[in-house]
Amino acid sequence: MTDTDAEELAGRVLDGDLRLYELEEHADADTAAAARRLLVEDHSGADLSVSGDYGFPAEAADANIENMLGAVQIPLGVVGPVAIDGGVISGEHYLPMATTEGALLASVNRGCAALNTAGGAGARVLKNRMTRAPAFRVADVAEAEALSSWVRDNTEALREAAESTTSHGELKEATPYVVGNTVFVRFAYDTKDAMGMNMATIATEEACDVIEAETSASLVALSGNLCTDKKPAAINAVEGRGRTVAADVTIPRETVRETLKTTPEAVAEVNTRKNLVGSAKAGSLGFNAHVANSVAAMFLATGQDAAQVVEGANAITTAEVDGDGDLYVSVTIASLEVGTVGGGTKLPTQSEALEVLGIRGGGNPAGSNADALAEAVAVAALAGELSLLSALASRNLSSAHASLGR
Ligand SMILES: CC(C)(COP(=O)([O-])OP(=O)([O-])OC[C@H]1O[C@@H](n2cnc3c(N)ncnc32)[C@H](O)[C@@H]1OP(=O)([O-])[O-])[C@@H](O)C(=O)NCCC(=O)NCCSC(=O)C[C@@](C)(O)CC(=O)[O-]
Ligand SMILES: NC(=O)C1=CN([C@@H]2O[C@H](COP(=O)(O)OP(=O)(O)OC[C@H]3O[C@@H](n4cnc5c(N)ncnc54)[C@H](OP(=O)(O)O)[C@@H]3O)[C@@H](O)[C@H]2O)C=CC1
Repeated sequence: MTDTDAEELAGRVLDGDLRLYELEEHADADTAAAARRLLVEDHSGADLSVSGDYGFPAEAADANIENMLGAVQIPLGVVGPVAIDGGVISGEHYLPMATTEGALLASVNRGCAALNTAGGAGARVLKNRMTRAPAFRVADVAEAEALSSWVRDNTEALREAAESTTSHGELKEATPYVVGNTVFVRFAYDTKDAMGMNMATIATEEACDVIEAETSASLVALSGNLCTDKKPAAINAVEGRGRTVAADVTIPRETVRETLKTTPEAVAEVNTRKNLVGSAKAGSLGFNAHVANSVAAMFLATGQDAAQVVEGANAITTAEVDGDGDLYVSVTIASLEVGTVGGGTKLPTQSEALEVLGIRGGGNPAGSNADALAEAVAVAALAGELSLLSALASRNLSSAHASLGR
């Protein structure tokens, strides 16, 4: 790349000869990004030199962004190593997390220290279903009922059509929902190691063609919002979406006192009054303290779709004092949408973070790497819940953030 090339490209955009998004057709991806920086710097007066100082070939992000001009760099750290006894992932692992929130990694790291003194955290994936729910128009409720029956009776034909588009995806269910003269069909797939939104969308379109050919229904929208992607929704909290995953631990009373500076009783009370009663009063879907923090930090580190942190916050934290006076804590995330192939996972820094967990790319068997990632995220969330609930119980949330976060 030379500056002249970038300047020449920028000039052609200013002359109206090229559109901003056409530059890669006339130069390599790094030169195109440099030209955009020149244009935006010239237009805004901003200095984009740091945004332009990125450490991977722009071409590597070709499938991830349009109009690229550089890269945002988010600090990346690790917590742990933490011992995990998962259905898929086991042993001691560093957990990569990217964030700008000071005190977050300190908190999750403290939680990991507590988990380790208890022998580690248990974790299991309970369900695996990525969904896409198109909306169909029918004449009236009689036709709506007929379409619902047709879908139930012809799941095999829908499966055949959907699975013709993918060598990995498997259609598991197609569930009709009726609202007047609109019928939604919620298609649910096992997408193996892919988060699966592209895969499920492409497969569902093929199945929709069969429905339109065989019934009187008309497709109105391939996504009818009953999926539900990237919006808070009770259906995800109840039925799950992506991976439904849980992690738990029993922390010895002594560890609660020494590492978490509180008591099992105080943590259990904070959890009940804050995470359960407070969330109920607020009408929240998230009955937890800050599961979204661990989900977001691990999503950014490992190349997940950041908008799906919305669904990752659908979590319930429980805490109780057991018969020995020790503290049992669990976190169940209903709809954690994760993958180790596709999307942002193949970007260079993100795939390095997956490598830290030993789960870069497709697993053997297919789906096992995404399951392992889900379990690792659930353990990070459990550690974060333990530490924050303890900080609230011992009244040092604001002092921690005053010393570490500003
Ligand atoms: C900050 C601590 C951990 C101090 O806690 P502490 O107990 O005073 O720390 P300590 O110095 O005694 O160390 C205990 C352990 O914590 C870890 N640790 C300790 N310091 C560090 C550090 N600098 N970097 C990495 N790890 C650290 C480390 O594991 C250490 O063990 P060691 O290795 O020394 O044997 C604690 O006060 C804490 O966790 N506070 C809670 C902070 C928190 O959870 N913030 C999350 C964000 S809050 C938010 O975004 C959401 C919110 C709050 O609005 C949601 C809601 O409504 O609830
Ligand atoms: N289209 C949409 O509506 C939406 C798209 N997105 C975006 O979709 C992307 C994620 O979609 P996703 O489908 O996960 O990824 P990709 O579109 O990148 O597709 C992943 C593909 O990888 C192949 N593959 C190879 N090995 C495996 C394996 N072990 N397990 C599973 N698949 C494997 C599959 O091919 P094959 O199918 O041929 O077997 C699969 O379709 C993200 O970029 C996200 O931002 C997000 C929300 C909505």
